[in-house]
Amino acid sequence: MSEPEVVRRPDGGALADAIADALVERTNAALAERGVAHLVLTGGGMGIAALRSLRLAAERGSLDWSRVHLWWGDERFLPTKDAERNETQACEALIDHIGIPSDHVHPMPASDGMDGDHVEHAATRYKRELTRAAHGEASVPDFDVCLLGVGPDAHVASLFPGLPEVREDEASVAAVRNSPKPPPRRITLTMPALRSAREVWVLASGEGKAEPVRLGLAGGSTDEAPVAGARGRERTLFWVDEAAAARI
Ligand SMILES: O=C(O)[C@H](O)[C@@H](O)[C@H](O)[C@H](O)COP(=O)(O)O
Repeated sequence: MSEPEVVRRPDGGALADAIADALVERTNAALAERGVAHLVLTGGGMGIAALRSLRLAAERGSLDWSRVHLWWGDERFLPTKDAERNETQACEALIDHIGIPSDHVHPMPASDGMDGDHVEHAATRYKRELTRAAHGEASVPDFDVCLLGVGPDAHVASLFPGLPEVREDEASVAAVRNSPKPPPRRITLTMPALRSAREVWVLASGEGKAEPVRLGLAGGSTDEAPVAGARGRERTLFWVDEAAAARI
């Protein structure tokens, strides 16, 4: 696993723009090398701000969306098009405005989908979708970049300190029933799935993220600070504004 590198920008707006430009560059490189790119999106303030910036950055960088696949690191288990779903916010910020094939957008199931209100069944469905897109014995596709927001409690995706899903070390997807961050029910990639990505980018803006950023860089107990386990196979970047960098 790669040791984390820090990329600093003055404020949230500059940070979102820098993340977007780097994501276009990384995605174009993946397309040149392998003809396809798999990106994992995240929710939260900086996660969605980066997608808003990505819309224009992709135009500037002539990104060919027709060979890109979009996945999610986690999702709030709510009805389709609910304003609080990460997918809804990603569509408003980016996906509804780009020419990406609809079968290249892989949202996690909604609570009114084919599995109804069964979050475990929905998690299993996503696990199967990931495996179908994987190569060989892998259980998930070859993710190029996994974006992760980080919570004030140092959670990433919907892996929260002390909850059992953080310790899941085999399955690629888990159902969460008691998230401390509303809503309580979520679907999340597990640590092994997140860490299978070539690159993991942690996005942190604001003084409330200074301590989780310090914990993430220190690399301590993943159970106590899941962000400490946010590492990519080839590269790990912590994208921070000056407020979130205050304890580095
Ligand atoms: O569904 C979610 O809530 C997100 O995926 C979550 O992991 C988020 O990225 C962090 O909680 C940071 O969110 P903020 O940037 O809004 O603090």
